[in-house]
Amino acid sequence: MAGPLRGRIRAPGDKSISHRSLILGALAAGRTTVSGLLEGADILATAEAMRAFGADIVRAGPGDWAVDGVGDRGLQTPADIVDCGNAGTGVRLIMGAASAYALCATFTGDESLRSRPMNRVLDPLRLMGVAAEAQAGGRLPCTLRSDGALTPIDYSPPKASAQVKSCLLLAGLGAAGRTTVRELHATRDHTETMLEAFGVPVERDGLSVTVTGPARLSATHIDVPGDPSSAAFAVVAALIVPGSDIVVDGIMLNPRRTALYDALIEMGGDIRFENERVVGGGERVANIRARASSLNGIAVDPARAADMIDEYPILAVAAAAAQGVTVMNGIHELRVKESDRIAATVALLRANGVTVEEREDGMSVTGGAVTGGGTVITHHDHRIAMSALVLGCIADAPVIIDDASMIATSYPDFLDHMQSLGAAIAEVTG
Ligand SMILES: O=C(O)C1=C[C@@H](OP(=O)(O)O)[C@@H](O)[C@H](O)C1
Ligand SMILES: C=C(OP(=O)(O)O)C(=O)O
Repeated sequence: MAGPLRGRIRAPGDKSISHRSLILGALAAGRTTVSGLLEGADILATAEAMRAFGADIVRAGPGDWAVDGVGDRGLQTPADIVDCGNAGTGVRLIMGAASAYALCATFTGDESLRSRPMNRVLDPLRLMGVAAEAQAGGRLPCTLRSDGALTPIDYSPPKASAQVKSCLLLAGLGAAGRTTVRELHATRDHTETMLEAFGVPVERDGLSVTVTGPARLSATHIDVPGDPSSAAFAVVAALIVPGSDIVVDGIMLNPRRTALYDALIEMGGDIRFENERVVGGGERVANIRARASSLNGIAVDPARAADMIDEYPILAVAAAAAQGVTVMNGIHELRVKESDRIAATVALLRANGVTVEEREDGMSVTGGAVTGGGTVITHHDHRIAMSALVLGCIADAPVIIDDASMIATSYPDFLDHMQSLGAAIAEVTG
């Protein structure tokens, strides 16, 4: 087992807000400036994509970006296939935004993204009048053709998904009239909040959200807060490695994003939110202090799943270090993320001596000794890679991952940050 984690880091900018900054900035009239942008591969792919649609996007310095949006000119047909890399958020939101204009575009992505379901956005976009041709099962590559005069819809997605909601709201900007999305459970509301910051009125009424098109966006400035999903890795590592005491600065506390922290506190985690404040853009942030704790297993409330949807792999690692059983249910959506995250998490734990039961829509982890010594297959999934490395911090023998390259999609500084805190994570060569 590694020694304690100590010190202070600043987690990268929020991935959801970074995608939206570039996409909304590209649509707006005028120059949008962004500070604290996540410079992960997912976001760089979104920047490239929005350039292909006609926006002028430049990096002025680390995290500082300027986006000259298309405004009344509108998005244009790209000269080539648009490659969104590994990013479900990127491709689904951009498909929505592009549909609001008269254009034709073909989208693709890496092997992981090409295996993910797109019908969840293509079906409602077709209802709005978009012609969409995809591969079998609604997979990428996919070509969209729009005449830019969409029909507004009132739509209830069968699954809770901020990506589907956001796609349709962005398409709705180009549909004359009211486009309403009615959610099953509340999901992250960054698109709504940011559309308002770009001057577009958004009606929010419980679980329904409406935009009225046609709508114009005006450029603004965005301060991207720290990503609670990325901070989770160092926080969990600090909770489970004896003697640890760390601070992660500037983390967004949006309640649609912080359910992992509630769950960890319920497990007995010593987590404190220090220096709470509101940053530009209206998001509340805090510095998160996490100290080594003895954790207990819990039954995680499935009603909160959407508020911690990306955090289950790292929660499962915390559960492996807890006393007793942690039950996670109602998370079937994990099967269609960058990898099948239920199967990948179960495999990563089992390969390292942890007892875990797999179910179609969840898993139960029994805490105890972590032998380690296993090689984890990451399946092009950054969160599986980072979770496995955090598990390694409490394992008797090293945990090895087959591929660390995907970590750069959401957290390029992960290794540096973890090493600066004293975690025994290292690249092996040969
Ligand atoms: O809207 C977003 O920025 C995101 C929504 C979530 O996906 P779903 O909408 O598919 O649940 C989440 O998993 C993803 O990492 C980011
Ligand atoms: C699911 C994720 O992202 P995306 O859907 O954008 O690929 C994630 O970052 O965990």
